[in-house]
Amino acid sequence: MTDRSDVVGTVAGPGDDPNEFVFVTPSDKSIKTGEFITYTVSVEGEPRSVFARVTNRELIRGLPEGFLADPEVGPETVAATLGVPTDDTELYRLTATVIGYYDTNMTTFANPRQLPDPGTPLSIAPHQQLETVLPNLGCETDSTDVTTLDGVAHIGWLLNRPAEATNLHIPIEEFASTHLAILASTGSGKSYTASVLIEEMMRPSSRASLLVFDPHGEYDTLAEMQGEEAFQGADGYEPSIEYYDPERLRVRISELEIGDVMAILDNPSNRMQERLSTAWRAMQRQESRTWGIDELIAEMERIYGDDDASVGALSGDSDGRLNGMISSIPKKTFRWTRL
Ligand SMILES: Nc1ncnc2c1ncn2[C@@H]1O[C@H](COP(=O)(O)OP(=O)(O)OP(=O)(O)O)[C@@H](O)[C@H]1O
Repeated sequence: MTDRSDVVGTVAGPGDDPNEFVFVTPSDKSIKTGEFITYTVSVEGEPRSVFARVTNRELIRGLPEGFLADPEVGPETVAATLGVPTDDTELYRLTATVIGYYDTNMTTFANPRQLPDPGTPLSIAPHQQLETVLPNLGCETDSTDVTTLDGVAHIGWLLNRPAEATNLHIPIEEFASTHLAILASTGSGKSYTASVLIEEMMRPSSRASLLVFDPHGEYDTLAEMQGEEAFQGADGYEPSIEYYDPERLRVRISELEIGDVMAILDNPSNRMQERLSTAWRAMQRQESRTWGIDELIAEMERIYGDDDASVGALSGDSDGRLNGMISSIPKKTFRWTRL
C-alpha cells in the first residue's frame, strides 16, 4: 500500500492548459504558489517522479460568507453559536503545471505526455531531489548529495521553502565557458548575485582566476575572502585578491587615442584641440612610446611657447584640463558585504 504520510493533496482532474492539472488540499497543508510537488508514474515499467509547479491557489470551500460579515464578531464565534464545526472547513483548489520527470540519460526533463489520473496522491518534492534535477547537474540519479560535487556554485535556496532547506548549486562550467547575463529589475540583487558567483568560483573546489572591472566600486569587499577559513583548501590553497581602486589604477596617456582624450576633456576650445593634436602627433613620432602628460605639456610649450593661453589652460598645475581629466574618480555607489 502507498505510504500516504507525506501526501499533501490529491489530483482532481485536468486543468485549462494541456500541461495543467488541478488538485485539492485541506487548509492545514499550506502549499504556496511556486511550490514544487511530485507524483509517481510508471515509464517503461520504471517508477518515475514527475515534478510539477503550483501556479494558482483558490479557496473552494470555507465558512459561509454570512459568518464573516460582522467585523465585531469573529467567524468562529458565529459558527460556534450555530453549532457549525470549524475544523477542516477550508478546502483549496490548486493548479499545477507539469515540468516532467528527470531523464538521467538525456540529462533533461522529459514530459510523460499524460496528466496524472484523478485521485493520484501528490507530495512536496523532496529537497535533495530538487537540488539535483532543477539546476540540471547531469547526475546519474535524480537524487544526489550535490554538496559533494566539484565545480558547482551555491547560489542560494528556494524562497518558498524554509531558509537553507532547498539549496541550489549551478555548474560553473555551464556559465563560465560561455556567456552569462544576469537580468532583473533595479535593486533586485544582480550585483550581489555576481559577487556570490565570483566567490563560489574562487573556492578551493574551483580555484578560478578572475579579472573584475568594477567602475562603480561595488566589489572591493571581495578582498575579505582572503584569510577566511571557508575559502582555504586542505593543501594550503587560498584565494589571492588584488583590488585596484581608481586611485591605484593608471592608464598611460600614450596608450590612448587622441580621440579618447578629446572625448574625456570637458568641451575643449578649437585652439586647445589644435595645440593638443599638434603636440600629440609630435609625441607619436618620437622613439619612446611611453610618454606621459608632463612630456606632452612640455612639447606644447616648446611649439607654442610657455605663455600661450590655451596651452596654459590645458597644463595648469591643479586646475589644468589634462591633470583634471585623470583625477575624476567614480563614486562608490554600493558596498557589497556577504561574509
Ligand atoms: N540575496 C540577498 N540577500 C540579502 N540582501 C541582498 C541580496 N541580494 C541583494 N541584496 C541587497 O539588496 C540591495 C540591492 O542589491 P544589488 O545592488 O545587488 O542589486 P542590483 O540589481 O545590482 O541593483 P542595480 O540595478 O541598482 O544595479 C543591496 O543592498 C544588497 O546588499
